[in-house]
Amino acid sequence: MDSIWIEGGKTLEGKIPISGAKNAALTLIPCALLTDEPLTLGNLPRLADVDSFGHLMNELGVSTQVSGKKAGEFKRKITYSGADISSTVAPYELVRKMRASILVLGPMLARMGEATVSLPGGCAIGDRPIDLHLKALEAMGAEIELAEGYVKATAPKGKLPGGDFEFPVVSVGATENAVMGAVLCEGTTQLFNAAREPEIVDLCNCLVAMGADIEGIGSSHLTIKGVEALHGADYEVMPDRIEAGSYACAAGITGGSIELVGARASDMLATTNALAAAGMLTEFTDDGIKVTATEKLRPLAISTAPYPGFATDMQAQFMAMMTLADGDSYLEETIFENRYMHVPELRRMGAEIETRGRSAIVRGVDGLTGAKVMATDLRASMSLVIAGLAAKGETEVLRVYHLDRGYERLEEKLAGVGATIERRSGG
Ligand SMILES: CC(=O)N[C@H]1[C@@H](OP(=O)(O)OP(=O)(O)OC[C@H]2O[C@@H](n3ccc(=O)[nH]c3=O)[C@H](O)[C@@H]2O)O[C@H](CO)[C@@H](O)[C@@H]1O
Ligand SMILES: C=C(OP(=O)(O)O)C(=O)O
Repeated sequence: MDSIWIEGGKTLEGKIPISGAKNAALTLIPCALLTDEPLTLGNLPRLADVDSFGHLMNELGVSTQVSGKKAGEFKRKITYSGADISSTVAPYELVRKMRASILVLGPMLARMGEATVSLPGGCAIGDRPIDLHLKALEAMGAEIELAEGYVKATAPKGKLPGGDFEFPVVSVGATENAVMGAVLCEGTTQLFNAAREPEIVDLCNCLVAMGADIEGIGSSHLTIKGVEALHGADYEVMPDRIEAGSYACAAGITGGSIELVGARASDMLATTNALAAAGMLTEFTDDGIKVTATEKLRPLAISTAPYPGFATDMQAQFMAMMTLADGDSYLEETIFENRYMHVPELRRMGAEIETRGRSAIVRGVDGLTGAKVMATDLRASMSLVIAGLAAKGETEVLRVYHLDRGYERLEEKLAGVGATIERRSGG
């Protein structure tokens, strides 16, 4: 199995191109199920999850055609054509590889009147139930059955009537499924306490480009008037705010300066505010965002929250950066119950971190030392890369498949700003 090998201690300087957002791509791709015309998505990142979603779409009868940039270049354009849906079943073998597969439920139900999707199960960061996805679709008139590890949703009269739903907790995925389920309803759906992450704005904008009628985009109250049919569209995936934030932490921990080319500052103000609070200079340039470490990092107090709060997907990377801050930082993880899996590995590199339930205290130390480490999820793995970039000596991050889900050509991007990093093939 491959690993990422790093010789730490280099100050990172230069420019990193920011890829299309994984979490936007994973909700835009299933939009192709909503129309018999082709949906072309540009700025798609080359990631394992995007490929896995393509395989799932193929399984359902959606054809995929890749065009645009050649191998070795960034950005990819793929046309998804769902003229002939041949199956409404998303099998366990594909869903277990990628939790976001559940996002075919809403659009398939809306277009085909039925959908059977394997229940995704828990994962390293928490239990991650899908009850709210199901409740929102039920409120729109779906009938839901659970059997043998699958959820089967049907629209009794072929089409969903539509209806109102208030989310008791903010859920990105459940909001996405509900929005995609609502766009072809016979009537109007109102979603209250909807998630308003930039990826949901991207989803709504793409659906509007396909002919959907959605009001309140960007707010927590969405009103969706069902339309008869959607048409095809050409749509560009938004830049990845989590990838950009991760490389900003790499600049911070190495005392460097990186311009995040293509990053959109308005999507990630909680991150740039936290970087500024840590003493980093953050400049909004014509090309993106430039982050520069100007002094020893200052400690932070951060609590994760739904957007526009501080993203849970940035918690592990900031924790890694704070291991070298000038004092004690306080972190609180409010979204997922088990998202400190990187802590024992960071400790093995010399970090001083205490956790109690959902809280963590990171006591800044003078230096980290390289080690062989592995993590059980994507952002935890990235936190180990960030620590490894500043650690004395060699770090080897195992289980690279987690990083390949979410970071396009990680080693190439980091080497481009001066890191000594390479992918090594293992046995
Ligand atoms: C592919 C994708 O976009 N993944 C993101 C998405 O995951 P995902 O959509 O799975 O996360 P949610 O926003 O749904 O989860 C938020 C919270 O709601 C709870 N919940 C969720 C659904 C449900 O039916 N019932 C329920 O109780 C979850 O357990 C969690 O505590 O948003 C998360 C929160 O920003 C991010 O960390 C993930 O990177
Ligand atoms: C948790 C994440 O992704 P997923 O929901 O796909 O597991 C993430 O991107 O950090």
